[in-house]
Order: sequence, then structure tokens, then C-alpha cells
Amino acid sequence: MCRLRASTMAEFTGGDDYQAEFDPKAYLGYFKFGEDTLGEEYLNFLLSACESFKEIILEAFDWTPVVKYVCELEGNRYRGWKKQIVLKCDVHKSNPLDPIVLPPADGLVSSLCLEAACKDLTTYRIALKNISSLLKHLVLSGDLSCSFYMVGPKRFSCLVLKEEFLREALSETGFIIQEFEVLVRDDNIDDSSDFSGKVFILARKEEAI
Ligand SMILES: C[S@@+](CC[C@H](N)C(=O)[O-])C[C@H]1O[C@@H](n2cnc3c(N)ncnc32)[C@H](O)[C@@H]1O
Repeated sequence: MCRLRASTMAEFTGGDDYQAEFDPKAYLGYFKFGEDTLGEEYLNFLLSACESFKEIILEAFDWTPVVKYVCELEGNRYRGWKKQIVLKCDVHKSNPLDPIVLPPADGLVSSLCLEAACKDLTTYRIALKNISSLLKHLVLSGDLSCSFYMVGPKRFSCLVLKEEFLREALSETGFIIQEFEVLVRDDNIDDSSDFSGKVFILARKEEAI
């Protein structure tokens, strides 16, 4: 039996904590452009798809500064959103967009969400199954071996994920992995999160063409 001191046990932060205490402005601090922040590598990856899709549906978060930055990186002029659709999403529901029902999107980007939303690996598998109903292709990014991250003064829990688990859970959920890239963390000076690396995955549903 293993006993942990209360101070080292990470308390799970769920939907209510996000509703009440997740400060988007403080969180956006991770994505300070050109300042080598923890989130900067995600920017190169995150919205490069924006030229490829006619319509992008977002979670309730203003990504405009990030989109501008990615457009600059890619040498494109930022022309604003043609149309912005924001929907509520709960990955614990079998239809995460309930009560709205949409046909499967060509592509869905899920970044740093599932490990924040899920309290254990079983819940993660179910959430993966739930979001798979929304899409044909999945672009999944996240942190490896992360147990917490700070947003301003608030500590949020994170489900510790390993590469082997992700490969196995995706394939069990009916995904074919097309690309799987891991970036190992090379700094240890920032203690606002304890992740060991970042993962970027492209997968398609088995039945998707
Ligand atoms: C670390 S932030 C990631 C934000 C953004 N996707 C990114 O790439 O930076 C974790 C996000 O998970 C979302 N989240 C937490 N529980 C969720 C749930 N049950 N369903 C959907 N999203 C959830 C929070 O609203 C928050 O935006």
C-alpha cells in the first residue's frame, strides 16, 4: 500500500472548476509570441489547418491572436474570421455537442483538452470514443506525463499520459494513426507544469476515406 502526503496528491479539477476558475486571459500567457514560452511550440502546429477548411467551429475561447500569429508564420495575411461558430462541448457526453447534432466534421483538433477533462484512463478512453462520433480525422495534441499546470494562481490537475497508452487507446477506439510525433521537453526551469514532452497525432477513423 502506498500512502501519499496530502500536499503531493493532485486533486482532480473538473468541469465546475473550469467554469468557475479557469481564467482564459491568464492561460493565453502560455502563448506569448516570440518569447519561447511553454505554449509556443503548439502555435506552429495548432491552426495551420485554417487555410484548408471552409468552416471552423471553436470552443468558447478567443483564438484570434493565435490565428494572426500562425498566419504570420506561414506568410499569409490575416483576413479575419469569415464566420465564427462557437459551441459548448462536454467530452463526457456521448454526443459532446448535445443538444446540437452535427454530421461528422472532416477534421477535429483537440489540443490539451482530454487530459485536462478526464480524471482517469478509463474516462479518457470513453471521452475519445465520444469525440470520435464528431469527426472523420482527428488531430490530437497534448502533454505527456503531466500531472498539473498552473493558470495564474490556480492549479489544474492533468491526467498523466504515456505514448503507449495513447497508441493503444486510439486503436481500440477505431482510429488508424497516420502520424505520431513526440517532442521531449528540453527545459526544466519553468515549474508552471510538470509535463515531460508534447505529443502531436494525426489519426483517421477506420471507416473514413
Ligand atoms: C489546458 S486547456 C486547453 C485549451 C485549448 N484547447 C488549448 O489548446 O490551449 C483545457 C481545456 O479543457 C476544457 N475542458 C475541461 N473539461 C472539459 C470537458 N468536460 N469537455 C470539454 N472540454 C473540457 C477547458 O474548458 C479548457 O479549455
